Amino acid sequence: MIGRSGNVTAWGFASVEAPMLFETRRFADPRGVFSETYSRRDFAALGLVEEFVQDNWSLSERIGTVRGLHFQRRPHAQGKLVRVLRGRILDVAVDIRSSSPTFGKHVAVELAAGDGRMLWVPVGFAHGFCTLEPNTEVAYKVTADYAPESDAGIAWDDPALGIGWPVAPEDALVSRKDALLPPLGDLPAVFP
Ligand SMILES: Cc1cn([C@H]2C[C@H](O)[C@@H](COP(=O)(O)OP(=O)(O)O[C@H]3O[C@@H](C)C(=O)[C@@H](O)[C@H]3O)O2)c(=O)[nH]c1=O
Repeated sequence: MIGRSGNVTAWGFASVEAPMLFETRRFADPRGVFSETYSRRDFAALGLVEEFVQDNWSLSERIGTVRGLHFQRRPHAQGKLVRVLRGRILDVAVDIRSSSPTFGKHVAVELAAGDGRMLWVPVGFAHGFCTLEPNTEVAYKVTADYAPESDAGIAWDDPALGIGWPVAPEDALVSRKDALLPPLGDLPAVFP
């Protein structure tokens, strides 16, 4: 999948626990395409020894739907491996490790159905996305069980984050829960 002939992009984040963009190898033939979407062996070869315990799927009907920016507190903190099954998103990961030199910095990448791209969002990052097409389906693997008592987040449109969202705040479709999330500056240190 990756490492053998797929591509990996890492950004200049502090520590090895950095977001990474994987571009998987695709095998096309007259029937269509084959691609491995997860390989424990290939991840391990990149130093990512993670156990995924839950797979999630969401459908967002409207363009400009924003989900996030979410994370779970310890001991239920989750790493996430995100890809798109239908449609297209701008996927975002924000460094919320309070002692990190890249605290508050983010990566934003477009992921589209069939493009073979996956974003790895490690523990210590808040995650969210905005849909760029109607009826967008997102699938992601996570490394810890869902724990509503550890569920938390920061405001997606916090100007201090400087995220170039493709939708204006007044046009975005967000959940009531997400509309009430605090800006990063009001968040007590979660990941020291
Ligand atoms: C995240 C999650 C939600 N739920 C339930 C709770 C709620 O009733 C319903 C919808 O939950 P939410 O509004 O939190 O769904 P959503 O806003 O799509 O939350 C997701 O957003 C993206 C950006 C992430 O990174 C995910 O980790 C997750 O936080 O689904 C589960 O049963 N298991 C889960 O793992």
